[in-house]
Order: sequence, then C-alpha cells, then structure tokens
Amino acid sequence: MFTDRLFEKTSTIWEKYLEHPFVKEIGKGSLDLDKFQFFMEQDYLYLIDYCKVFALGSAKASRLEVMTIFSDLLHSTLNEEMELHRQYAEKLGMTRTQLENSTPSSTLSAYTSYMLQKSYQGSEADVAASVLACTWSYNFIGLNLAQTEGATEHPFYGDWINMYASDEFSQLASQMKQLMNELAEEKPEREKAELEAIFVHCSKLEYLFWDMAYDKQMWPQEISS
Ligand SMILES: Cc1ncc(C[n+]2csc(CCO)c2C)c(N)n1
Repeated sequence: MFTDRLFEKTSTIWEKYLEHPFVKEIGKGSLDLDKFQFFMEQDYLYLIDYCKVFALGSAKASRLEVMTIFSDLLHSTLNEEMELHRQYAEKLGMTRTQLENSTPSSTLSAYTSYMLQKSYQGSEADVAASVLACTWSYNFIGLNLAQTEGATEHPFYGDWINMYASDEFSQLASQMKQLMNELAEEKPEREKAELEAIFVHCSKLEYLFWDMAYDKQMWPQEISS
C-alpha cells in the first residue's frame, strides 16, 4: 500500500519524534509548563490554518464521500482538538482571545505556508498528503506515550495523551491513510513521488515543530520587532 511506502520512507524521522525531549517529557509528566503553553499557543494558530487546508480538501473533492471526510475532519478539529487547546489555555490562565492572537513563530509559518501552498495549488491527493503526516504522527505518538506507566493518568498531561491515543483519533488517522491509499492508487509514479515528497517534507516540519516548542523559538530577537 502507498502508506506503507510513506512510512518506510519516514521511519527514521518518526522514531526521532519518540526520542524528542518535548515528547518524552510529556510522557514522563515532567515537561515545563511554559514550554507546553508556548506549544499550545503556536499549535492553536497551526490548527486554524490546518482547518483551511481541510476546507480546501472539501472544495477540491471529486466525490461527495471525499468531501464528507474532509468536512468531518474540519468539524472535529474546530470542535474537539481545538477545544482541548481552549481548555488547556483556561487552566494556564489564558483567554481565548490571547490564544487566537499569539504571534506566529518562523517554524509555524514555514509549516502552514507549505501546507496551504501545496493545497491551494494541487489536487485533493496533494491535500491528503499535506495533512497525513500530522494526523497520523500524533496518533502514533499518542499511542506510544499511552504505553508509558501512569502517563494517561497524569493530572495535567493525561488529557493530551488520551486525546491523541483515543479510538476516535485512531479512526481519524486510519481514515486519512485509507483516503491517501485510494487517491494515490491510480496515479502514475511521477505523481506518487510528488505525494511522497510532500509527506516527507511535512514529517520533517513536524520534527521542527517539537524543536521549536522545546526551545520556545521565535524569530531572532534582533529582527523580531
Ligand atoms: C503541529 C501539529 N501537528 C499535528 C497535530 C495533530 N492534528 C492536527 S489536525 C488533526 C486531525 C484532527 O483534528 C490532528 C491529529 C497538531 N495538533 N499539531
């Protein structure tokens, strides 16, 4: 299957997610709150753009079934995943307005501009390739962290792990993989190679996103005014 090829191509990068200090410390429950807060702020902005990518998928869909998949994902991101962020923001003493008006970091801009550009310019298959690494890798990480002793019961980070390890999210990830396989099936190798390139690039940007969050990286101080 096409997604097996994608997984093989990125397995080294994906293994590195599990070794990343941000991910490991969520699992141990020892991650500094200020790093998590920074991540949540950036991730909220990420999800706003991500919803637009899903909307583009719906607009470009050639069948109602595909249109429904993208619009269901748009709905669950806006109402479930982003709700998790809103609840964490409340626990961290932030208002919704603050959350929505955070300053986008350079890594965030690099990631969402790339996905949006590929999705505006490309086909429904390019949209699927742009969102797959994100949906699938969070489920991969969530399921892995859920195996760490006590991680899902952690009073603060437990909800985060439980969301991404949940059956519902596992189903979303499988649905996206299935869609990618269907859309790639009939494509010539030249187009498959392009879909693979998008998936690899997004997988690398996922790693950069963990790095950005752990180091709370913004634009360099001297040019950030
Ligand atoms: C940088 C970054 N990458 C992936 C996700 C996870 N994610 C984003 S949308 C979606 C599908 C359903 O809402 C999932 C699983 C994230 N939050 N932030």
